[in-house]
Amino acid sequence: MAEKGIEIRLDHVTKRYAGQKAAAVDDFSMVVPAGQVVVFVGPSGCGKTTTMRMINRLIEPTSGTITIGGEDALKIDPDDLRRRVGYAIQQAGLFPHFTVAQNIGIVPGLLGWDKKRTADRVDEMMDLVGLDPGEFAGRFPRQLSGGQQQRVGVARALAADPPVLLMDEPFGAVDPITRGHLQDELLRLQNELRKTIVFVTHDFDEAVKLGDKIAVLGDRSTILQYATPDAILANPADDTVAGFVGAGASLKALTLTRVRDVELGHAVTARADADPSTVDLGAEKWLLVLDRRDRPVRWATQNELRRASSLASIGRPVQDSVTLQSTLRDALEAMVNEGGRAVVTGSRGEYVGTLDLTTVTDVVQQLRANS
Ligand SMILES: Nc1ncnc2c1ncn2[C@@H]1O[C@H](COP(=O)(O)OP(=O)(O)OP(=O)(O)O)[C@@H](O)[C@H]1O
Repeated sequence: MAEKGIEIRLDHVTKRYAGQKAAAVDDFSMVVPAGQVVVFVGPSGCGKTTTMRMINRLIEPTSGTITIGGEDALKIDPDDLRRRVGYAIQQAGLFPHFTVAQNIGIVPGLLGWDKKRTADRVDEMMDLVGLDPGEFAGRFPRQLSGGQQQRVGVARALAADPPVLLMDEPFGAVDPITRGHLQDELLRLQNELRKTIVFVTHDFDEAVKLGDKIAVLGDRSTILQYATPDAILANPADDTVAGFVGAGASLKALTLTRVRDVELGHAVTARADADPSTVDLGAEKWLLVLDRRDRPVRWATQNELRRASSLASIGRPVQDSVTLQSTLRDALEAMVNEGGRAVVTGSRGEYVGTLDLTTVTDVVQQLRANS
């Protein structure tokens, strides 16, 4: 059983770097509730990293107190703090001359776990983040893609089963598609693990997708607004927050709605091995061809169907699809890629329905009306 998250409390915390006139973090107070994801978002240099690093004491506060699970962080023994607080950073921060397994085993090693327990834990963590131990355990970081390195970084942060996880732009250095996948995986993991996570980003979309709560920070880590993503989207506290949310607020609100929450439409479907002459499209313009396991494979028009002797290679391939867990924003992207309806698939990749642009625009209008 994984250890669940505990509350973090920062009370009047200030950090003044030596030789700097202005404080980097000025009188910061916040409660991060147990088991939730709180995202710090704000412009470069506003103090996000400094604030986060004071929680695991990589940076010492000038004044103020921080408690982790009710205990004063300054009084927790360093080994114990390392066990309680996992840390993942941009570009994974892996040791280049250590293998993947050695990187993941660092904190357990420092904590004096025996070889067998560490090795078992490394395997378990690799499975958890979707890396096959047989294939990847012995590789060096340079032999991994950026996304795989980030997965190792997350596995390393989780290795000692800490109740608290600090993540400083952990997905900042990967392409947008890999980034989307890593975010989905983190949500899946968090669903299972319920850690307390403080996550730093300057991408507001990422904050909306991942955060139970978002803290929008201004200069010197001033809290401009600390609320749920939908509250911030609906009622930005001031002009600065509104500017950060951006003119695309309705579009961003689509990130809050999942495909499973809206009504799906249906295409006419037929298995690829069916006889084309038995397929009746009625008033529909398009036929969706499924493979033997009901996975969507091709779209064909009325005309293509009429001329076809087989459905196996008719029309054009389905380029992009979404799942029930995808956001409406992902669905919108799939529609753009497909040039029409998005195909929705279930957990085994099987066809479950379609989503069209009208549904998406209806949701935008509803969200606007409610805000
Ligand atoms: N070691 C240091 N010594 C002096 N000043 C520092 C030090 N580290 C950070 N600062 C300053 O403190 C302020 C906050 O920096 P911090 O790295 O916390 O910001 P950030 O919001 O995380 O920025 P970014 O998004 O660019 O990573 C900045 O003005 C920075 O120049």
